[in-house]
Amino acid sequence: MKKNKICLVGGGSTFTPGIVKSIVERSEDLNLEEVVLYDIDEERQKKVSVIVEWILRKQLKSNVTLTVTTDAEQAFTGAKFIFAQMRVGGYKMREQDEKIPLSFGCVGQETCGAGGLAYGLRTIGPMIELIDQVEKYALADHWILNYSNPAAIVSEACRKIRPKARIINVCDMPIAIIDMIAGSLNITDTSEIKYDYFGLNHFGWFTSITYRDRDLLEEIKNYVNEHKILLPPQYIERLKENRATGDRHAVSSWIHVWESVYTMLQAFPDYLPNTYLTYYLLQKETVEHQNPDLTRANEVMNTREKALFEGVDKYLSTGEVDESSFHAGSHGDWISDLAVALLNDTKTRFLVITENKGAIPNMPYDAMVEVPAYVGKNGPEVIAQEPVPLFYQGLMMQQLNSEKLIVEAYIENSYEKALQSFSLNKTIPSINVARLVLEALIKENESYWPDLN
Ligand SMILES: NC(=O)c1ccc[n+]([C@@H]2O[C@H](COP(=O)([O-])OP(=O)(O)OC[C@H]3O[C@@H](n4cnc5c(N)ncnc54)[C@H](O)[C@@H]3O)[C@@H](O)[C@H]2O)c1
Ligand SMILES: O=P(O)(O)OC[C@H]1O[C@H](O[C@H]2[C@H](O)[C@@H](O)[C@@H](O)O[C@@H]2CO)[C@H](O)[C@@H](O)[C@@H]1O
Ligand SMILES: [Mn+2]
Repeated sequence: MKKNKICLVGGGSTFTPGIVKSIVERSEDLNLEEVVLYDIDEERQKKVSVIVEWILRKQLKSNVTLTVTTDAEQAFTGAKFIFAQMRVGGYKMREQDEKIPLSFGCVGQETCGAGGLAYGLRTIGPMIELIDQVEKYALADHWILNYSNPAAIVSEACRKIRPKARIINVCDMPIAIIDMIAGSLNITDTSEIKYDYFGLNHFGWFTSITYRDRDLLEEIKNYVNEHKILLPPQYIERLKENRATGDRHAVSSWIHVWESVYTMLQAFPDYLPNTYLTYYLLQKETVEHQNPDLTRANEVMNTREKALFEGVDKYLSTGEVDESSFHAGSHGDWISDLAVALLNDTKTRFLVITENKGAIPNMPYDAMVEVPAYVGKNGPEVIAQEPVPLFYQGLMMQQLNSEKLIVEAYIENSYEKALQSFSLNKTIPSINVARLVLEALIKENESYWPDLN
């Protein structure tokens, strides 16, 4: 059987070492021959590849070929899987996505609210270009597995502009939440945790969570009620002592969302909300909590990005690698397991972002929803759901239409649709504020956005 080539787009990403590790650990199941790193930033990718090379040769003792390139034809020719994780505009533009809305009193976030809409307008073009290049060079039965954010807007744009693209959009937040639940309830074997979920990307709810015969949804609600936060006990202890937790999720911006789960559950205890709902249901409190001079982009640059590049420098000067300098774990495992399921037709259950097609009966047929599906060689087969209660459906419709309008604004070069998208977004309090934020973002995104007339 012909062996497979897997290409990572955004090879210079801070997540590349962790994802490559997960891929190579599954070499046999993936029948793997070659890993390719592809990026538009040659220098950044070259540095990251130093750690990747170490993972392959020294850590995993693998002889899988590693190719590092900025040439699309070389990257995609003959590829079976393309894992996409591009950040269009880099952390520099993420910082603007967060700080500009915040300067007008609105939530400043990478994928939610005005910042997410701005990031969406930057990312649609490069993602469509990627699909076209992959179709030209990769195997006919390739799959693009996309992590690139904002996944909700990216997936809607791909559905509308390239409906036949062989792309599956995914998000690791639900499994990150499951990891936190497992840590809180002392469960080590997360593979036996089963869950149901409905929503849009970064906008959904767990409706059941079980482990063998245990009802984890009830257990975690009780735990959150008691501790007023959804974080494992050892993190809580360290936070009380004002010590670093050792986890990248337990810094200021993320602690706020783990605490917000308590407030959201107090109000609406039926389902466990995705942490990202904080930005829509506790928008005022989020703005009050956010530091306009130090947003998440700054935290990431000062921690994850800095640690990775310092790790590279240290390795080059001493030959030693500190594994904590790069992020590995569920993030890479999740997307690699998805590739295994597609290749081996396992029909394993995953949460995916996919066209609704009636799966949630009271959401539009063409909504891109995040729901469980069985994944085999033909892609996801979505599992039908019960109708969503009115409160949740109302929230989802508002968010969905805001996201659909920004995609239409991109396609039609429409200022009015962009303004409608911003005005409809739950994080923006009035059409006047929407206009001010939009104007400021247009200025900052001049070299990335289409002209809006
Ligand atoms: N869906 C999810 O749940 C999930 C989880 C984690 C990260 N992400 C996303 O993954 C991406 C990477 O995150 P990061 O923090 O590692 O960012 P990063 O800035 O470290 O890496 C992104 C890389 O993409 C490259 N890039 C930008 N435009 C490109 C293009 N057109 N073609 C090829 N490469 C391009 C950059 O040069 C950079 O090396 C982001 O979009 C982030 O939002 C998504
Ligand atoms: O602020 P960041 O860049 O650290 O994280 C933003 C991303 O957060 C989610 O993904 C996390 C995930 O929850 C965690 O367990 C780990 O795997 O890292 C991921 C990346 O930070 C979210 O799902 C992504 O869409 C965000 O980009
Ligand atoms: Mn996500």
